[in-house]
Amino acid sequence: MLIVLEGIDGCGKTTVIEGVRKHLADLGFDALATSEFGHQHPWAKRLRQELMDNVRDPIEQYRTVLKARDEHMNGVLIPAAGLQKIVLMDRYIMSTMAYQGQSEFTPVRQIMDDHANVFNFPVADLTIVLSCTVSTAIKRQQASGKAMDAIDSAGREFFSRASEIYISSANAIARQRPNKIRIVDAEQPLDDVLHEVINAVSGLIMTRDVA
Ligand SMILES: Nc1ncnc2c1ncn2[C@@H]1O[C@H](COP(=O)(O)OP(=O)(O)O)[C@@H](O)[C@H]1O
Ligand SMILES: Cc1cn([C@H]2C[C@H](O)[C@@H](COP(=O)(O)OP(=O)(O)O)O2)c(=O)[nH]c1=O
Repeated sequence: MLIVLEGIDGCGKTTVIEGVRKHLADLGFDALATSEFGHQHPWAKRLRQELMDNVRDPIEQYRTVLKARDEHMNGVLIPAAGLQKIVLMDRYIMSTMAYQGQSEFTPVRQIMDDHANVFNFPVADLTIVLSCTVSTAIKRQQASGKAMDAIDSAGREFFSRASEIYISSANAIARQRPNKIRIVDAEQPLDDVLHEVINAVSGLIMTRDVA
């Protein structure tokens, strides 16, 4: 089962995923937390660097994301699906739409069409978008001492537009397949955000056969 957390840098994805993973562990589920550029994967360091090197070449950036997506699908998602694991994934296709989709060379519509009709990546069972303002995301990153390379180099405008893409695409999915998407107000205190996310995840798990 594939559950994806989305949202701009600093909205709380990594923290929430860890909270959900612990909650599920207490219930006896061995969920896997992962991401396509995650430090635990042997290919990720090179591809993260490639993503940064190509910051001014959107077509190459998109190619790099697709390479990471392919490695991750074959190395992580397919084996986990074979074991009927719950996978908690930090970012997926909606991040590509929100970030790479801002370029006129790889517009959101093209990214959506490619993923629907050309590539064969697994479809998430549930995508949860953590929604907060860019100011909140910046404050949280500053408070955590986390490097803000992305926001520093791309600028606030980029992240405001990314937020808009997240919300408009989530609303579009909600109109067609409401049980595949949740928007959670990530301005709330962490416990409240976690509570909402855990409720959404639990609702899904009850309907499936998972390990
Ligand atoms: N709802 C929240 N309220 C306050 N602080 C939060 C909340 N969610 C996350 N944080 C804090 O914000 C910082 C960034 O969170 P993180 O999970 O690393 O974000 P992301 O993975 O989306 O970049 C961390 O220090 C985290 O503890
Ligand atoms: C999945 C994905 C990530 N990215 C970017 C967002 C992040 O800047 C970077 C790595 O993601 P992530 O691992 O979430 O960032 P962090 O370094 O904060 O842990 O990759 C894209 O630009 N497009 C994508 O499709």
